[in-house]
Amino acid sequence: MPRTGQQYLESLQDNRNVYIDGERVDNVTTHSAFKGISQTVARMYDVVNDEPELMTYETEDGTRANKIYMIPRSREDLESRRKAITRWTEETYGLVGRSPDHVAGFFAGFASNPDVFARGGEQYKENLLNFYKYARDNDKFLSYVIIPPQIDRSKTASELDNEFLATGVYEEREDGIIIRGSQMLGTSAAVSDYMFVSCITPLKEGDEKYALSFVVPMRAQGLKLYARPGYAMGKPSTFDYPLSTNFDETDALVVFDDVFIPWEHVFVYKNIELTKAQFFETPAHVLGNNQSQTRFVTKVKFAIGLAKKITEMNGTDKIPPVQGRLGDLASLAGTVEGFLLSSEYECYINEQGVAVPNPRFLYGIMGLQSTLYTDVLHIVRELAGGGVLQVPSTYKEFVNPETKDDMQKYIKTSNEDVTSEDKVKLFKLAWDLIGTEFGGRHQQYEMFYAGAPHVAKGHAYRNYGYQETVEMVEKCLSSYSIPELEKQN
Ligand SMILES: Cc1cc2nc3c(=O)[nH]c(=O)nc-3n(C[C@H](O)[C@H](O)[C@H](O)COP(=O)(O)OP(=O)(O)OC[C@H]3O[C@@H](n4cnc5c(N)ncnc54)[C@H](O)[C@@H]3O)c2cc1C
Repeated sequence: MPRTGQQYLESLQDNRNVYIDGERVDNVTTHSAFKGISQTVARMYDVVNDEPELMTYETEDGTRANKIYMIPRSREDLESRRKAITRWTEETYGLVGRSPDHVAGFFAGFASNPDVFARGGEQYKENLLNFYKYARDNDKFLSYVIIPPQIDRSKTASELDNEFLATGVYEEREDGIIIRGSQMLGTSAAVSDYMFVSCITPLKEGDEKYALSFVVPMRAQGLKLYARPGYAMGKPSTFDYPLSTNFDETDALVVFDDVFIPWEHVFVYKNIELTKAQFFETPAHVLGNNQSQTRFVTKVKFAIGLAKKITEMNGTDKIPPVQGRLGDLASLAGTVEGFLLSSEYECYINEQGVAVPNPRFLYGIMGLQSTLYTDVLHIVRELAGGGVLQVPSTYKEFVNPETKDDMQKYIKTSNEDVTSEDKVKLFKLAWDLIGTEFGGRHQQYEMFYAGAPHVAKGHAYRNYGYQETVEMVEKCLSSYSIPELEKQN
């Protein structure tokens, strides 16, 4: 059953080990770095309860669950899943990348082809299916860490100068395994229920002890998160930093200080081939990233809405070159949405009867994303001019009797209906998307969330399907030859 926001918030108070600013966090739901994001996620869960028709589905077992766990069987299922995910992004404006729907998509993909896991032993298939059903039926929030720490990218885990810098099996016991090491970055991990741990980067012979996939509850003993600076911390108000205070999902270095994982939570064990196969011989990678693209559509639309309102407020929207730049934004947004809808429309049904978004279009847009989002931000910056800085340091200048009249008099637009407060509010919102630490991190996120840009382009390369294009060129080439030869023929 889908759970309520309140149930979610209660589940986070489990004594997990999260460190920030040199201290252990007592309770993530009240700490200033994590309170905003936990409230946002709680709201998302409430939406599921408030709008069950849109947000839930009947599972294969006859239960009702959050649609994020759906295994799509038709184009209509994909559409219905997209609409539910889009509804969730309306709560976040596409600014929470690792909301619960992201990793849930991976698990729906895993569960749709559990035989891949059975190749390592029948028990791993059972473990995977049992956990999928548990997470689905209890509406669990899964985050993931699937990238080893950034130490020396020319080496794999076993070649690093310490055996347990990357996450590996330290000890095997009858009831489970002991995990030691670290993973690069867990987004949203601090406010999730379980973390999925694996390795999506290539491994080679000798790396077997790192070739794993398992889940771990965030409260597990020995599991530690070291969060980067919290962008919500120390902010004077939501008026001043509307996005940082609500949507900072936080990222954290993850350390496994001899964490016990029972066998039933292990899905791939010391198997290099299956560590890769779980992502790419099931639709997991495609379904997870289809969620990402659905979210990205909303985010780009939000950026465009900001640009449009800014130009209206500044009276520049009637100027043809400005309209041209808004047109550039429209083209970029249309490209992202068009790719998403094409991947859905051109989906195919795989051997397991799963509707898989067409990888040509899914990875096509992901290959462009690192530059496309940068282009979007650049145009918003260009259209905003210095207005994003012609704002008071905080809302307090609007309150202080000594300063408030100057605010009203000098920060304005030619539209009588727009107050100085309205103008500052809009420009502070824009700055939070394009200029603050929160905004900078989002640019980094879109460039790296699915791997470095060269990795995303590699997916686009492998999934385009060049045959039809090459055949077209060959047909053209064979339709003419050297004139002398043509005469002889
Ligand atoms: C905001 C954010 C959130 C993230 N959240 C998560 C998360 O929730 N879970 C998770 O598992 N991971 C997460 N990541 C990590 C992400 O998956 C990695 O950043 C990504 O896989 C790239 O690894 P890297 O950052 O070590 O970059 P590197 O692999 O070190 O690459 C950095 C740059 O080096 C160059 N380079 C490196 N190797 C090559 C090569 N072979 N060929 C050409 N150029 C190369 C490229 O210029 C590349 O852009 C997150 C990252 C960011 C930025």
